[in-house]
Amino acid sequence: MASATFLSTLSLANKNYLLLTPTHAYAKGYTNNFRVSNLPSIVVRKEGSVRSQGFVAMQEKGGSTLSDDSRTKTPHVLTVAGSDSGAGAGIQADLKACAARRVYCSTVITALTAQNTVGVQGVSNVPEDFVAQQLKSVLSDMQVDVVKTGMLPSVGIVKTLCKTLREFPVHALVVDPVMVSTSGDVLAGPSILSTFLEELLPMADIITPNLKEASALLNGMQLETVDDMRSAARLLHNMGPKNVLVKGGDLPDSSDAVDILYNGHNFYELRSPRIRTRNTHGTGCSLASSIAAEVAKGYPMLSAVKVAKRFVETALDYSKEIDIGNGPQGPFDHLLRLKSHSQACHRQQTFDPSDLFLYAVTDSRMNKRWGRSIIDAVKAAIDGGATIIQEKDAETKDFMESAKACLRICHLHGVPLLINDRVDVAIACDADGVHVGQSDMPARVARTLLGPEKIIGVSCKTPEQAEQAWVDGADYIGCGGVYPTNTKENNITVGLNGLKTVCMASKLPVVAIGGIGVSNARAVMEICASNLKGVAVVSALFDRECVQTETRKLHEVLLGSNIGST
Ligand SMILES: Nc1ncnc2c1ncn2[C@@H]1O[C@H](COP(=O)(O)OP(=O)(O)OP(=O)(O)O)[C@@H](O)[C@H]1O
Ligand SMILES: Cc1ncc(CO)c(N)n1
Ligand SMILES: [Mg+2]
Repeated sequence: MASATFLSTLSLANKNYLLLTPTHAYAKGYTNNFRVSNLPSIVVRKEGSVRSQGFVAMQEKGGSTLSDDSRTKTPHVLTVAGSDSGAGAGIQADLKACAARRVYCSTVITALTAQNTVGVQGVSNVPEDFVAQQLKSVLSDMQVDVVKTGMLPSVGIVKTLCKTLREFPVHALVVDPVMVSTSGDVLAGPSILSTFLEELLPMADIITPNLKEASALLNGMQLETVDDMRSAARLLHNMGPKNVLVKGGDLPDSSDAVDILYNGHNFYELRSPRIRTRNTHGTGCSLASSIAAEVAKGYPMLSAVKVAKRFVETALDYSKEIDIGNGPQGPFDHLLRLKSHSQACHRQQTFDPSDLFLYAVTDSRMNKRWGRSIIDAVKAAIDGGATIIQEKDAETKDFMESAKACLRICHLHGVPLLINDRVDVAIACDADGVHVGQSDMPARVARTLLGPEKIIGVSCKTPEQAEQAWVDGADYIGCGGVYPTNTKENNITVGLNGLKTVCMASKLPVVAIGGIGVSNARAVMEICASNLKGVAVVSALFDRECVQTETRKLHEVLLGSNIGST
């Protein structure tokens, strides 16, 4: 029997159905698995399906019983829009916004624009029947939740879209009535206005005009104040869309970015600080796509609009210094990644196991005891020959500050810096990676958060843990404690035998840790496992008067032991 909480079953035309509340069905992702659409008005699309006031009817698949886990629904937005060769707006912005908001996005292209940060140099419309063909390809096969429209450059294309949407109804329609680019170039002429008003707007769950577009839809009405925006929202709502969002990105003399949302009952004045930046090309497309993405996830409209606006604000703020193109309005970075990439340009290309040779793990308590700053400690270790640094144990704010300072020193010398345990700190300061223990965040989750290029190390005491680290996408494992140590309380000692067993089983390079210093490093390396690449040390370097001297001594011992050369 299905594990879903359903209200009752019924049989129609020899087919079994389960009745669920719309919210439940949607939350469970059944709406598309079972080709139920247009929630919450509950229209079931497929032949043999039922209409049921207040409930969703679902056909059991293949006569077998339903399972909650039968398929997980991926939220899906279809954007019907124009291509922007500069990739700041249009289809390209929609794809990036949906990716950033973690929603799948398919694309029906209505026009190609030759466009950059200066303006639009050319437009070539896609033939109407080919727009129809693209729409059919996507909608007949994929379970689209929300359709979002952008540039619809001809009456024929608007009509084709409306016709297709009647044939393939979706959960929601977000209409960004794109007409003029910020550079002033016309993307859809006044000839489409009447079709927009008569056919498309009444089907929309939300329309998102900017000031110019709202004015054009309202016969040239002047819009200069927030009160004007409210009046415009009310008038546009009369034309049939369920919600109207009048965007005030271009509102003159406003220190805030103010948008007005009207749902026919209430007005919401949505304010965010205006970000001082030239990189605002594509804000409108991105906002509409993000709204569509949130609605596709199942959120109500007000919440979708708020999250989308906050997303645009965050991305604009992050992208302030991005420098692309010579025109007046540049693109922004939806994925919040470009800046950190440029910061990380001194990073070594990929993880090199030989970096594990002399692995220095700093300890804030030891540094305090010896009256030195972490930065001085790291400098001294690198001067002494440390090949990789791990920073650990500090309050978050200090951790951030010191990690950033250490990162500069490390990168200057081509030495990677890893952060102990704290994936959030590693991300925030763009460190080279993390080292996690068995009780920290799983390496697979850390990998998802950090991306493919960062270094991830995992502490392992057993062959099983080493195998799991490999499966989870780690780069190396740390194995120990090899010898008893005071640095880590209650740490089980695995000994040289334990180290050897783990090395033999590990598909990943290994660094040995725990009670290792100048006197015993050689013995550790002499277990002669080819994947044992070095030793990690804390107190042998940092609980000493001169970090540089101790590091140098250890470096010499390790060189003498021919580590990892077999
Ligand atoms: N400088 C800014 N700082 C913060 N938010 C902004 C800024 N500029 C625009 N916004 C917000 O971005 C969203 C898009 O609004 P805008 O009025 O710019 O749309 P648009 O003119 O259609 O954009 P475009 O045509 O460039 O894609 C709105 O929520 C608006 O408030
Ligand atoms: C293709 C395209 N769509 C929308 C806009 C509006 O920003 C633009 N400039 N270009
Ligand atoms: Mg716009």
